[in-house]
Amino acid sequence: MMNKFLIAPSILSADFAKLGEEVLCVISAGADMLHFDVMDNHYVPNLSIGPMVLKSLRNYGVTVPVDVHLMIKPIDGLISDFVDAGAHCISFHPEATENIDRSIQLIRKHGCGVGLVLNPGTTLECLKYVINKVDVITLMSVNPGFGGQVFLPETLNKIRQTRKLINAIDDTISLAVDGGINFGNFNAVRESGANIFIIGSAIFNSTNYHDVICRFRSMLPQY
Ligand SMILES: O=C(CO)[C@H](O)[C@H](O)COP(=O)(O)O
Repeated sequence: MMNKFLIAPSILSADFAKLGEEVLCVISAGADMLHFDVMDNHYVPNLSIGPMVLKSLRNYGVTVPVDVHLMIKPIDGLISDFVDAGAHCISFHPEATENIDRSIQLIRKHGCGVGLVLNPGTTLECLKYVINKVDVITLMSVNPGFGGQVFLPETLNKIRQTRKLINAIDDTISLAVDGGINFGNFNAVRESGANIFIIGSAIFNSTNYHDVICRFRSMLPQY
């Protein structure tokens, strides 16, 4: 059976001046997990946050699962730091490592969930020999680096293809979609086969996180 539907706010769009407060607020508003965007101004043209910030959030009382989205290159040297800081899952881009399988093993060795993130221009071919070794596949529906971009509609077809691939191999693998999700495209993303919705600006740019999350949730079949 397909995995549960989960709403994962991307904290990139939160107010970093009061991040702990923002995160607790979005959790009490109904978020299932957090999406923690890590950028290095090398793999992507933006700079964000690292393991110390995740550790501070854990110390502040954040207990929900955190998917650390590494938009950095290389990745292997920071994996243990993110695990120690409290990552639940570490997701990386195949282009950001010399050896995808070794990076997967390294994350696993630390007892952490593993995710692969595919850019809009990355083909599904890279999943071929590793799909059964990951917990989550995230499809970027914008080019990584910034929140608030417009959803690329060609992603819908890629979601459908990835869902087919997952169902043929192991339907316990989650399929996440990241970038530009809003009330206008949420149903299409869900109907195409996603079960994790990574949403930044549509939540954090609103004045009432609870109302926004409830409205997204009301569009899911079991609610
Ligand atoms: O990884 C990201 C950008 O690289 C963000 O998670 C993503 O863009 C979500 O933000 P928004 O919903 O505002 O598009």
